[in-house]
Amino acid sequence: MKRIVIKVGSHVLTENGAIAKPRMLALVQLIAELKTHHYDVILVSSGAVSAGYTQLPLDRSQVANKQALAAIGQPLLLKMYQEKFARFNLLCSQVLLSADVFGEPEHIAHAKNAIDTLLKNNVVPIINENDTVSIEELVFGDNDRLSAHVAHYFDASLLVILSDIDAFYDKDPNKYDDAKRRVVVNRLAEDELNAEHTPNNEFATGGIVTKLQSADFLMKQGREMFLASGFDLGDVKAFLVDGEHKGGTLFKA
Ligand SMILES: Nc1ncnc2c1ncn2[C@@H]1O[C@H](COP(=O)(O)OP(=O)(O)O)[C@@H](O)[C@H]1O
Ligand SMILES: N[C@@H](CCC(=O)OP(=O)(O)O)C(=O)O
Repeated sequence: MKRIVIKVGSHVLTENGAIAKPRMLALVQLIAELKTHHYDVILVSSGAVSAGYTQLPLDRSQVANKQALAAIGQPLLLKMYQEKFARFNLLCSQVLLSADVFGEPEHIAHAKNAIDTLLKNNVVPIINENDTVSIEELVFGDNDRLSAHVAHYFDASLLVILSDIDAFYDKDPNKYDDAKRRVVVNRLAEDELNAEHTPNNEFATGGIVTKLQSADFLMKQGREMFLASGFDLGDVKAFLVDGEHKGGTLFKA
């Protein structure tokens, strides 16, 4: 079995202020299919804050409100995932992590044991940041870097980031029509890793920079990252199931 991590961002999971159920179903269907192709999949899913906001529109600029929204939204998000995975006779599970876990070898070992046991029993782990306990100084905030840590510390060879953008370009394709797709990236320059954050959606926090930082971290650990569209799963499916690199960007040192 090849262990991979798939990360899906808030924008992909949100449509007109609600959780985009057809997109969630397409993702769950892909994971079910990957499991028949000898992949063990860990899912890192954002969307707790946006799911909470569908029930109670608190001001998201306040940290405490965001934490409250995550507390409201996370069980709703998991309920939706449970319903969808059940259609494919799969169990899923919730693992909430915070940045400080990755600073404590003992905590990492415990979390890895739990993840290993879930995967051994054919259960899909669904990870999110534990937003209500994550204090400001020790918070990932975006799930891009969290998923890179998950891939590294829980021993996945590949992280797949499903984004609102279908690849990494030489400049922001939402601003420049002549932006060109980077097909394979072997290394990233300092200025690319320190650029301004540019999320493309009110619920997203990372932007392209946190994705590049994740790719850089993983490449330095000898692991790979694939960035592809979460709106249309054709490219990621071709890459993982058929071994064809049609769209998307592969980060590989
Ligand atoms: N060079 C680039 N290549 C691709 N996307 C870029 C680039 N520069 C800026 N971006 C922006 O980053 C956005 C992706 O980040 P974000 O909105 O946080 O996604 P997600 O919610 O999927 O995590 C794109 O929609 C795009 O507008
Ligand atoms: N933990 C947060 C994720 C925050 C977030 O916006 O992440 P992302 O869309 O990956 O930039 C949530 O579930 O809402």
